[in-house]
Amino acid sequence: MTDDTNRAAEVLKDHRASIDRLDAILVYTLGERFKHTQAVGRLKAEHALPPSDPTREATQIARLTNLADQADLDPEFAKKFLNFIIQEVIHHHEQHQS
Ligand SMILES: O=C(O)C(=O)C[C@]1(C(=O)O)C=C[C@@H](O)C=C1
Repeated sequence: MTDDTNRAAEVLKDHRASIDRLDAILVYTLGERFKHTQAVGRLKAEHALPPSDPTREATQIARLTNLADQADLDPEFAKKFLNFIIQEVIHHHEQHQS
């Protein structure tokens, strides 16, 4: 291996260590988010509230799109990601109600 390749391997290792830490943050963050949405699901089931709230979702999407812009994250990706999570939450809410 050349010095250049060794340096590249070190840089790659450092990036991967950061990526692993950030992935852990994502998983813990999602875990916390789902704890709250599970509580919301129980509340909605107890009070016969609909599983989804499109008005709230529109507000969340607008906010996240704006944040994504500021964070140099593709807003379309942020939107898809939030929608993906919300669909899962709605599915959980529906299970609470059945
Ligand atoms: O805020 C709510 O009413 C929720 O049920 C939570 C949540 C979300 O995951 O953020 C999920 C479904 C709704 O359509 C809107 C938002």
